[in-house]
Amino acid sequence: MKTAGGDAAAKRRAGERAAEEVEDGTVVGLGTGSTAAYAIEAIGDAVADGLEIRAIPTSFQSRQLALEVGIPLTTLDAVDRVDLAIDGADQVVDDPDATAHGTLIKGGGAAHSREKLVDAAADRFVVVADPSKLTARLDRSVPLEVLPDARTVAADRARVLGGEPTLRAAERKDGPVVTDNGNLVLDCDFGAIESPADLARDLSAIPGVLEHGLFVGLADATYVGTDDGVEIRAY
Ligand SMILES: O=C(CO)[C@H](O)[C@H](O)COP(=O)(O)O
Repeated sequence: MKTAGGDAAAKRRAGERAAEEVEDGTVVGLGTGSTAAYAIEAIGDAVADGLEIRAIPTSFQSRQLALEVGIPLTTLDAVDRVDLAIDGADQVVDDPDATAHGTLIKGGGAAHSREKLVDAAADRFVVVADPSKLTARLDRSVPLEVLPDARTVAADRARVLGGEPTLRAAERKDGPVVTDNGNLVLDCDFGAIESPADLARDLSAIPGVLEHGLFVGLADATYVGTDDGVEIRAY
């Protein structure tokens, strides 16, 4: 698994607490990343103890882990509904007075397109995070999953919107990261993002962008692992 920064103990608390929300007979979306992995492992333990669920993974990584821990899998087109999705985030706006409260940047693992598909389909979407992910204003790079042919034109369009795009490079392979869907990732630095909703709309309009990592109005709650427990932010 990709190693990630942040507080591992806090991530584990958040993931395990969210896994307690999974009820018998439900369909669950399984997010990607180190925090979501703690939830998947805890759900696997519950399945071993008799919990009956079906799950929809959001990436190769979460599918692999779910198989390892014995969670029965299904697909989005084979179910009537997704009851709950549990997923991590790279940044979460944590300011009850801001309209962007609960808005996310995701895609640190280049899985944001399938994550958005599953998270948005869920009746309830719970974000799991350690405190380092909370921010008053989003200011991390926004990942764009782009068709390989669209790399240059999409980068140009992102620049027009005020972004500085960088093609995400692979770490143990020469060349770029290739997503689970066979595409490339442009990490676009917009500085502090004034209006995530406006930027999300503009990024969605770029031809060749499969999906961007701004999740606006999708999360129902964030479970934040702390030194000694879990704080829940509901939206
Ligand atoms: O969006 C994601 C993957 O595309 C992850 O959920 C996000 O990068 C958080 O990862 P971690 O829990 O390892 O910090």
